Amino acid sequence: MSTLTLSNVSMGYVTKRETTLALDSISLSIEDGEFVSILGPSGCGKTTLLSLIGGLLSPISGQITLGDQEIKKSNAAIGYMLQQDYLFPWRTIEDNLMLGLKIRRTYSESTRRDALNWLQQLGLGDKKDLYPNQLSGGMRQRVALVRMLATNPSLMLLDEPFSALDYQTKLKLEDLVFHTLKSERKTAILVTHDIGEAIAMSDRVVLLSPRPGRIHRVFEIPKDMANILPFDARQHQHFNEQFQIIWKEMERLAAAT
Ligand SMILES: Nc1ncnc2c1ncn2[C@@H]1O[C@H](COP(=O)(O)OP(=O)(O)OP(=O)(O)O)[C@@H](O)[C@H]1O
Repeated sequence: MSTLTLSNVSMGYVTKRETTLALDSISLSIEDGEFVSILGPSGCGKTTLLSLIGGLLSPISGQITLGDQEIKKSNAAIGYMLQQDYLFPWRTIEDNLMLGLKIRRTYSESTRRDALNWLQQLGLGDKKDLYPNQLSGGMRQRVALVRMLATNPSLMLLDEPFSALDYQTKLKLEDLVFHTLKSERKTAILVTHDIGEAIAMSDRVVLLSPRPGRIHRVFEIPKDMANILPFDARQHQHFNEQFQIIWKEMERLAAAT
């Protein structure tokens, strides 16, 4: 079991003139295999929170642990999928994937095979010799998903990975990512501005307050909605009701600031 635990985590950015408190006393526990989304107004610290969990930043106070290990620096057990795919345009898809493994120091004959298997499973087996600009945006994000899965992390950090895609591609990719992560029993944290996406993909939705981000409320998504594909969850009889609840709470938060 590798529960992710944040205990009283605060983070500030020091600039020449002042210190900006970005996150204040965040305490949260995420179980193995859980899918949690983070929602909140622009600038409330969502990306900062992911960077802390990924070990790219250190908190000014508090502690983050994955299982019994404190997260202090970037860690092979944690994978990223971002809004941009960050594929190198001069390398083929296969070379990009192999570079990803090498950068994370996980390259071996077996991880190479795994990466190519994932590429096949996600419908891109025939694209491995192409260059990124020969693929659509949705395909490139699928490659980014393969790159993340190939290092076999137990925790996946998703920072708005669908926001640059057209609506149809976004819905299809949400289903693919959800299905893949659930069947591999991965834990995932998704940062998004899209309330519908958060509801459709998650077991829980965490709403942060405006800066400095604090946990304002945590919404449990009913199991029968959380356990089905996001596209189907959007058609669920209680989806709109859930949407309204979170929407109204976000409006209340915005009005109070
Ligand atoms: N490197 C930095 N130096 C100084 N301040 C920063 C830095 N990075 C972020 N901040 C500030 O910290 C706060 C939180 O930023 P962060 O990017 O985590 O918010 P966010 O919720 O992800 O925003 P958005 O929804 O707009 O992407 C913001 O006020 C931002 O201006």
